[in-house]
Amino acid sequence: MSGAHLDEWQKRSFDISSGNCTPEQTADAYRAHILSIQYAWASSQLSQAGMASLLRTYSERYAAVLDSDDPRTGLNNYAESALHLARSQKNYSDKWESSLTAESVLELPSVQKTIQAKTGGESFVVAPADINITVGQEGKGSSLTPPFKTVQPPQLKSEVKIAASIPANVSVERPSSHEGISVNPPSFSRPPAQPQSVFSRPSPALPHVNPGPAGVTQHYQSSFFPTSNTSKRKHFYNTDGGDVGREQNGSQVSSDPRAVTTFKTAREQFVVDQQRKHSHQPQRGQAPGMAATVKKSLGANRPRGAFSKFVSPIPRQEEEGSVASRNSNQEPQILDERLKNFEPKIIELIMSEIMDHGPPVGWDDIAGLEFAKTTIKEIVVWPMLRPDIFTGLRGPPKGILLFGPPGTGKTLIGKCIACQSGATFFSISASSLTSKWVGEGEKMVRALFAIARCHQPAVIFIDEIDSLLSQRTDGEHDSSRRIKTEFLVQLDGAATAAEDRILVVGATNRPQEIDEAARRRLAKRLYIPLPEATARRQIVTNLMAQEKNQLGESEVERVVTATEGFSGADMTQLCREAALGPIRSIQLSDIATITADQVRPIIYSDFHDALKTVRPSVSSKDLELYEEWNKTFGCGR
Ligand SMILES: Nc1ncnc2c1ncn2[C@@H]1O[C@H](COP(=O)(O)OP(=O)(O)OP(=O)(O)O)[C@@H](O)[C@H]1O
Ligand SMILES: [Mg+2]
Repeated sequence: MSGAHLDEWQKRSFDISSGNCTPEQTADAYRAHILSIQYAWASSQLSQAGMASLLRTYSERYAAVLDSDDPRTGLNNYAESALHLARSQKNYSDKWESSLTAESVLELPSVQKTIQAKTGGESFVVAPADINITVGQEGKGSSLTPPFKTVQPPQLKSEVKIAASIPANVSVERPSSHEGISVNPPSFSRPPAQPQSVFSRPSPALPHVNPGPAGVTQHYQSSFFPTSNTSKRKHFYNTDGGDVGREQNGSQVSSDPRAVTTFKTAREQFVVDQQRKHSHQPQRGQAPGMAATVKKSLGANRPRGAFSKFVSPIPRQEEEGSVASRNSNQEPQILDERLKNFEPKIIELIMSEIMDHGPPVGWDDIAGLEFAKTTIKEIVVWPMLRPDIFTGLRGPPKGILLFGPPGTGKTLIGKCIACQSGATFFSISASSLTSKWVGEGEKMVRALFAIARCHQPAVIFIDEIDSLLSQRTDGEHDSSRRIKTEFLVQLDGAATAAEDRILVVGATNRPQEIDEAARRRLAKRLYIPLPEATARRQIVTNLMAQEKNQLGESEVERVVTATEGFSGADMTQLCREAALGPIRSIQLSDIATITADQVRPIIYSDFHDALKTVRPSVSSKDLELYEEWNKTFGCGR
């Protein structure tokens, strides 16, 4: 090779080996090497064998650069692109960000040319500054607008055409969840003489979007894909989508977008199918006529954002049949017409949290309290069994108040009603209304009664009702006052609608604090007293039956006599304490190894010891207050 050629060869070799070259530069260098070799051989500066050897070496290296998939060292990543296109997946070029801005896009020669051509020399009625074009950032103006990323100059012509023909506050969306331009011309002033568009000559290739009501954000599907991804650049139309070029009132517009429908990828077809499937379901915040447009089309896997947890009280049409059949033998669920005005969230909360699903309690689990049990059976169970007999004057009261000292079984009775009445049981505590749903308490109360009416016969059990319906005072918080009032209204409503079979059962250990209006509505006020000797005996026998014990009848009797003034809860506590006696007698060293069988039975001395620590929780003074209140307001004998 000549000296000049050698110099050049060396320089190229150095460049290649430095690692600073791009794949294109490396390929060029190798191509130049090959030419040099051929030149040297042709000018007899190289032997045939030398040329062949060098040519093989550099041809291989050149081919390696051409064939490599690695974007840093090779040129063959278009093969990957092709694969990605075939699969309609994102590829590296999707990360490309446009440097276009709202200002610069209008300055593009192609854009200017289009504007000139379309206006036919007329001045552009929309000032460039009045058009808000969002490029390369999250879509604005709608929380549902997808993130827009990529803009390819060749498509901008089309985009700007659409932009100018779209009414105020309309954001343009496209079915791809990744690419697009959002165009919001908020101060777009439409000349009265030209109601359609600043571009008065409609292009046959363009969907023509008529304006919706001013100020209403609508989502139109663009027919263009301004993207670097060529598969996505194809014209994309919604095949059933009159919505693309349809006015909000459903009237067709002049140009038919389907006229230019072309090839669709499988993904695009899938999206179209999805749209068609849900096209009769208007999206929230979307006009009815817009049903098949955007949201569903933005990729099947897109989260639904703020409304993803929204549970519609109205079933989807395709599900309606199955839901209806599921509910036909159950309650009417939330499909009931009467519930349509309530927020689905509240209905859901009541259904899941207020409807009680506790362990079963039988009437025999409640010791003593025979009068209360009989009365409740009379009021709750029998009317449920024979509603035809319990009518008119025999109609059951709509409200019961269980009052008495703490731990006497009021809550237990509530649970028993839940299990035994066969009615739908709603258990609510005042705290759940006042704390959990702050500010929504009265709505909750209203919804609760409405749901109960749909689920008749129903029992609404309100534990600690005093905190909900205590005397109304001037200083109390407004929201709790509203809840109280709503409750009284609803209680009265339940009482006046004779055919409604809703029973409200309230329980309290502070009956004197209950508002007199509420007291009147809870017509049957039952005193739940401390357990008498027989009831205490029953509690001890019931509890001891579940444990290994050696208590004789006389010993049980001694326990019963010693527990005068104990509440049911105190009795339970005493038995628990006594049951620990056998464990306490085990040596500490044995506790790890002893088997359950080796634990000795409970004996009287365990009760004797337990009685030293367990004391009655109700004082005789408190008891007097209950007795007195019972005499004044109670319905017992
Ligand atoms: N009559 C009873 N028969 C059997 N067990 C009882 C009886 N009364 C109370 N108990 C026991 O005491 C526990 C507490 O009873 P419960 O919660 O019903 O009391 P309460 O009257 O609701 O008290 P409070 O007014 O403090 O809410 C029950 O779980 C049960 O174990
Ligand atoms: Mg209770």
